Amino acid sequence: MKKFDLIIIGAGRASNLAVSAGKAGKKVAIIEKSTLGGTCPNRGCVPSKLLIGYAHVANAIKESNRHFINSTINNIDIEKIFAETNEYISKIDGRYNSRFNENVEVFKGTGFFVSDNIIKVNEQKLTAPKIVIATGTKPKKPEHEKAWTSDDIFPLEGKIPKSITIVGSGFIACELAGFFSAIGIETKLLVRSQNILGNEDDEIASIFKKEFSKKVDIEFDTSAIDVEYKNEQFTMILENTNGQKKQHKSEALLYAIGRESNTSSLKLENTSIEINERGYIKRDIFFETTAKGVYVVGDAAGVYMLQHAAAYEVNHVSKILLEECEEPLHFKYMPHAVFTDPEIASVGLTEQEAKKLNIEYISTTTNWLASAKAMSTKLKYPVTKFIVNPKNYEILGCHMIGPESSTMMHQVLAVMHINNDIRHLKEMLYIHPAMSEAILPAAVESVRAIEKFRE
Ligand SMILES: Cc1cc2nc3c(=O)[nH]c(=O)nc-3n(C[C@H](O)[C@H](O)[C@H](O)COP(=O)(O)OP(=O)(O)OC[C@H]3O[C@@H](n4cnc5c(N)ncnc54)[C@H](O)[C@@H]3O)c2cc1C
Ligand SMILES: NC(=O)c1ccc[n+]([C@@H]2O[C@H](COP(=O)([O-])OP(=O)(O)OC[C@H]3O[C@@H](n4cnc5c(N)ncnc54)[C@H](O)[C@@H]3O)[C@@H](O)[C@H]2O)c1
Repeated sequence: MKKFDLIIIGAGRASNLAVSAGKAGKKVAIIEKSTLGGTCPNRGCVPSKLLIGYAHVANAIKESNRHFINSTINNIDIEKIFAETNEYISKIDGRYNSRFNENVEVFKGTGFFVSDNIIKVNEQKLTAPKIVIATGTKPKKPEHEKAWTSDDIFPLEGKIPKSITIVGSGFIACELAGFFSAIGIETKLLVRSQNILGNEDDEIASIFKKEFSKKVDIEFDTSAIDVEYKNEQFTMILENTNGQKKQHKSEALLYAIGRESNTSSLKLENTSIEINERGYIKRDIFFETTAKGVYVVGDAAGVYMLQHAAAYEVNHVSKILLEECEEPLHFKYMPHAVFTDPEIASVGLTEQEAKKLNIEYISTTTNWLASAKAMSTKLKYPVTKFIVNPKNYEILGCHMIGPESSTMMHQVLAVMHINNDIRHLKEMLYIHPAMSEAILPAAVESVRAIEKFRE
């Protein structure tokens, strides 16, 4: 049996822990069944956002008429787009491997538990007083064996389809449908209800639905009830909630219907590690599972499913394991963005959540048109919505829709992180007329509403 100070199962965000533990002189085993780096750089955030760049340029050309510029796209070299993305992905494993020092041993294979502190990989047994599970999630299985998930397009091998049908209404479905449609691949998005990005604030989701529907062919209230794959083509029967049926064909069919726990390969039945009703590993506030010395971080814990959340957790578990930190990590506000066109960024409570919690709040929605830079985009829909506590000026939620919302949101996040009081956003100095100046009238309106409430 090989002995280590630390065993890590899953080399996604937890690779960072292997790097820092190795640097701290710990003997580390890191086990990975696929490519090092995990979902984010290989088949998640990074390649999907590289694609968004192409969509952005294509959309700008298509919409140039808004600025009285008449232009057409002559050609989009789709082969090159995917070749470049695939090339980026092909270098990830080596890049991550080169970050580990001589104290880190990489085991390529599926790791599983023999007992609480013994792991088996490739017929070898390993043990350590500390074990970190960071095995992420996997896409929910498509309803047809020939259909893709996002994993099948990163890298995209073989023929690039001329048409694609995407099933789902969450982050992945919307980001990918936006990309495929923008670069000229005939795209249809199937949404089984009237809700798209249904976890966003209702007001923001409704603006999104209206604007996104102008760019992507979306069938709401519709499901593919019968799917056949023949002659390199899918033939589907689409049925809507009124019972109306029609035939639809496309070369590719991609399901983006959520992700699920990846724990089945871990053989947790050999341990005292417990899972919750959703199949994710249970943990305490220090990320320790029900087995002493075994920790779980990132998507494997099933809480946020975001790379920045996983990275934040890995950074903290590294403090717990390497620096004897005794503080738990409190996420009061976990932001996210949806990198579609229109782009959405969000942090904290949505208005529907605030209502459900029955808490006292004030909500204001302000457009961006006071900023000349925002005005120059000639887009009318961008807004910032603040949900605040009228008693103490705390920002409970902020939601934006508009270009670079994800960047704009960081200004709000900084205030929430340091001293959460919306008055800071009203009183701070803004560069005129930067896009982020659009936050000033939104903050002024929110503070005014609070003061009126307190009169
Ligand atoms: C298409 C897509 C786009 C995304 N875009 C964004 C985005 O824009 N922003 C954002 O914040 N998040 C995004 N995400 C989510 C983000 O990728 C994940 O939240 C993040 O990668 C989680 O990191 P992790 O380390 O917890 O898990 P992962 O990165 O999934 O790493 C887990 C690793 O464990 C390995 N593994 C699993 N079981 C075993 C085993 N038994 N033995 C050995 N190895 C094992 C897996 O092969 C994998 O490499 C996206 C995800 C997808 C799919
Ligand atoms: N920008 C980002 O931060 C980003 C981008 C992509 C993915 N992610 C992460 O990856 C996770 C997974 O993304 P996702 O989009 O697959 O999941 P999701 O959970 O966000 O959305 C899945 C959607 O599919 C719908 N759905 C489920 N079953 C269906 C069915 N049988 N037919 C039709 N629709 C069905 C659901 O109603 C839901 O709206 C997200 O939770 C997110 O955290 C983040």
